Amino acid sequence: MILSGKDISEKRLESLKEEIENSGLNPCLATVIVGNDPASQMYVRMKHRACDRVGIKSAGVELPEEVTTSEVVEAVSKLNADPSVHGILVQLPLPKQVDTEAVIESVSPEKDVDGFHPYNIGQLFSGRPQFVPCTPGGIMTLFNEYGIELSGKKAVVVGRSVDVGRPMAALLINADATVTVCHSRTKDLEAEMKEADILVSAIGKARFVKEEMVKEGAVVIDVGINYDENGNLCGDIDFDTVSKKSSAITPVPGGVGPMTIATLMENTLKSAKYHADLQN
Ligand SMILES: Nc1nc2c(c(=O)[nH]1)N[C@@H](CN(C=O)c1ccc(C(=O)N[C@@H](CCC(=O)O)C(=O)O)cc1)CN2
Repeated sequence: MILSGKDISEKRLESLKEEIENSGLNPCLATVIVGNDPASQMYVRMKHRACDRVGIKSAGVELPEEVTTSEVVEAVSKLNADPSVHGILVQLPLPKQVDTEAVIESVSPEKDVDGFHPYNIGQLFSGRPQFVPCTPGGIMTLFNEYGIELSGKKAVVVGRSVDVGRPMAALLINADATVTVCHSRTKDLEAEMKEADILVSAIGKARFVKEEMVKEGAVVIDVGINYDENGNLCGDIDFDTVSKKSSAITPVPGGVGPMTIATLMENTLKSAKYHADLQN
């Protein structure tokens, strides 16, 4: 079975559009982008396009590559103070001279639609998630939409980043899976992966995961965004061989990526509802 993030995100965006139309709310997402990285620019454009599609107002702040941490924090603070803005997103990665943690912590937890603020990460790890990071949140939606059972399953997450690996592990724990997180210092990565009923790969190496590393019938989720030697976009998983052995698998493109954007739209509406409730 192919887990189509493209199809599910389309479906979710359509229902979100209808919900926003009927809500009487005017949700607004503000994006902050630093520098000229083409991939980051493309992702921000995709986010603004999704906003247009579902009826979320969007505004963009663009800062030069050589900006300082305090200049980024100042831009975020203005958005925190703006009552018409419900969601704030700082596109990552940031240039080397900018303290990413300080910037993430400067976003008001109540507008943190990326779910990266330590408050929201803490809530997630306490089993009371508020804003959930969009990539792992989108993966959970895929599991749900395709009826993939997680309770009691052995899940292996490869990658321990704050934006994907760690929150993914927390979400799987919250869904009663037994979770192992692997990383660059894991002793026998292949042996760990072979045990997985649910394998989530956020390694960042083109087609690294081969058929022999995956258990027969596993559910395989590919978070990788890589380019092969011919410049073609591909994931961490060698899709052609692994798809024959797995029971369900996400493609790249068209798998996890579109779910990231759909979840961001859902988080922004959630924030707009929260702020409207505060006023009533
Ligand atoms: N502030 C954030 N920064 C980053 C995040 C994030 O969630 N918040 N995630 C990634 C990039 N990202 C969104 O920002 C993202 C990556 C990929 C896709 C996507 O839909 N990809 C398509 C393929 C697009 C292509 O042609 O290259 C797909 O997989 O089908 C969406 C969002 C890092 N930064």
